[in-house]
Amino acid sequence: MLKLKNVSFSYDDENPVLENIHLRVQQGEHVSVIGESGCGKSTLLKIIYGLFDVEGGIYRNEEQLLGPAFNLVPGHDFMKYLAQDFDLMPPLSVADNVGKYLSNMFPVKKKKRVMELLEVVEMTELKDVKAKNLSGGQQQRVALARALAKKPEIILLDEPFSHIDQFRKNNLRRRLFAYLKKENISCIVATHDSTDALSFADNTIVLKNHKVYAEAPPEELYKNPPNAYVASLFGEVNQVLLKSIKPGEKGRKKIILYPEEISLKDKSAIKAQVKNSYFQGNVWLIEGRLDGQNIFFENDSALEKGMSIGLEISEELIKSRS
Ligand SMILES: Nc1ncnc2c1ncn2[C@@H]1O[C@H](COP(=O)(O)OP(=O)(O)OP(=O)(O)O)[C@@H](O)[C@H]1O
Repeated sequence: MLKLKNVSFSYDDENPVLENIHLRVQQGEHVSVIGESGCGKSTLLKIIYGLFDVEGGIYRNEEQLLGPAFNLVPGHDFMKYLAQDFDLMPPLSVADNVGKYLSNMFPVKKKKRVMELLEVVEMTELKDVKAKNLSGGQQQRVALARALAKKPEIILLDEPFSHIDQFRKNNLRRRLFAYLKKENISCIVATHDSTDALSFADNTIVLKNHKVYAEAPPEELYKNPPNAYVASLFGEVNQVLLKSIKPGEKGRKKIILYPEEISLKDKSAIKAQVKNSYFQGNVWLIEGRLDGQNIFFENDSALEKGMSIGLEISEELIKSRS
């Protein structure tokens, strides 16, 4: 198990980047770290890896992990950290890059391991291509395979699919995260992509203002977002005045609603006006005006600008979010 106890860090001793962070990661657990740009996601991975000295303690089970002040070579053998730059050897082939840190004592075993990993990242066909001739996305996949080569206990991934196209990304993350689960490798993933968190993580950490702002399994966080900041990390979000959707309600209380939780209903007391329709593939995102505020909801088709519409929101949802 990896534990962070009351960890704080600042790059310049003045402006805190992370404050009083507590975190527990069980062996084999997948944790997503999400939050707005600059909230400290990458820094959190770097301090876990041991690149900086911190206040507080980072532990592998009961053993405290020490930072660069105590380690000649920063980092820990049982952990791999995949940064946003890939640090491949340009003149070496894909296969040689992946096998770079594997022992040459058992060449057959080494080759088998390299091929297994190239399959996980779907790079088998490019195994003999030199790293310098790869695209950014291909380099990222090779770097992923190399990080896994000497099976780590825990892998820290910083935006691991940032250079990979949507088509390949979906397949790759299914394969990679299934592989990590099968091998019982813990992973902590810093990501901007809500799918990484929603579809694969066991636990989600939300960072804001230097602190852990929320922590829960992704489904729980999505269904019961504690506030609009957390909800907005999963996509478009409405903050609707309660009195606008609940007749008789007074005051300025707002509730959080995702666009997919609001639908059209002919005879509804909730009246809005259509402003715009945006095609999203499987649905249209409709922007409307309700009681002087913008509201987003989903519909099967585009709606005419200026049209008057009725909206439906389930009573149960209103109650649970109020
Ligand atoms: N080497 C550094 N020296 C000084 N300040 C830094 C350094 N690296 C990051 N910071 C600052 O620390 C804060 C957190 O940065 P970090 O890169 O960890 O955020 P992030 O959440 O990963 O951002 P993004 O999502 O944009 O990658 C930012 O204010 C950033 O400017």
